[in-house]
Amino acid sequence: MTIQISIDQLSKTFPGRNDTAAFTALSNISCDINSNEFVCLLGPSGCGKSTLLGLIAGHDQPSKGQIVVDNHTVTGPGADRGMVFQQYALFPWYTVEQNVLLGLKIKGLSPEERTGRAERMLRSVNLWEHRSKFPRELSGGMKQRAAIARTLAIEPDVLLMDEPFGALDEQTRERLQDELLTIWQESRRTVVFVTHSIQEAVMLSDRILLMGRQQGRIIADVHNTLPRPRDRMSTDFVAVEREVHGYLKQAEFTANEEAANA
Ligand SMILES: Nc1ncnc2c1ncn2[C@@H]1O[C@H](COP(=O)(O)OP(=O)(O)OP(=O)(O)O)[C@@H](O)[C@H]1O
Repeated sequence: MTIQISIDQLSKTFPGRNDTAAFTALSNISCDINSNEFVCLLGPSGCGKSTLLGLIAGHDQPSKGQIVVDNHTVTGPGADRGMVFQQYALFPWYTVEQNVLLGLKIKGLSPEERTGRAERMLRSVNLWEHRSKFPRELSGGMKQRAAIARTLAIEPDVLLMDEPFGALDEQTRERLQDELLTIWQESRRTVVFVTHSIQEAVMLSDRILLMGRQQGRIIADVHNTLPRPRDRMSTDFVAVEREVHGYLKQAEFTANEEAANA
């Protein structure tokens, strides 16, 4: 197994404004993520998941420590890391196909390579027949599939996903989870996926990094060895959900105790 992302004693403190104190969103986090691993960052709102993902993406700089991707310290965004956000981030004045082609143009591919790759990606997310539509003509799920196709088309080594299915209804969400798993199994790239949902994390991940509300720490590193394809209703699946739920409850209890004793 090759280490693809190495997070080393990482802290992030946001400076206070006016009369508010500085806020530590991440505190001394260290962990390694292997090549081809599907890792979910799971935890309650405000625990620092998006902050950590943004630092891996290079959208912001750590206050302490460093992140190394493929032996290079992250100092800013790069084509080796592709990001998919909760809000679809498509250009509204371009069609679905043009949105996908745009990223490829920036990558410097020939026109034939671009159209061929865009078609492959749009077919893989079942949007080929909708390629001439504009984002306003798409449902939420279709927009997110288009955003995923656009990011995957540039073939990043690492796919970073910040609650990409958070705004979708449950059925669409489950369908897109299944589609994402199919794409991941075909292309086998490293995925770091932020979610609030225990079920989503158990469905998708090889590994769940659980984050606690207190001081942005990783409170548990759960290796999810459920065989694939997974059945959300199976006894084994529910048992892993329960285990993860237990860790989160325990962390909340400890945080409350610490707050009461402070
Ligand atoms: N630019 C910023 N300036 C100040 N504080 C920030 C900034 N970005 C994030 N924070 C704070 O850092 C903490 C972690 O935020 P973050 O968005 O990483 O949490 P999260 O776990 O992704 O939450 P959610 O699940 O609600 O999206 C929050 O308390 C937030 O207010």
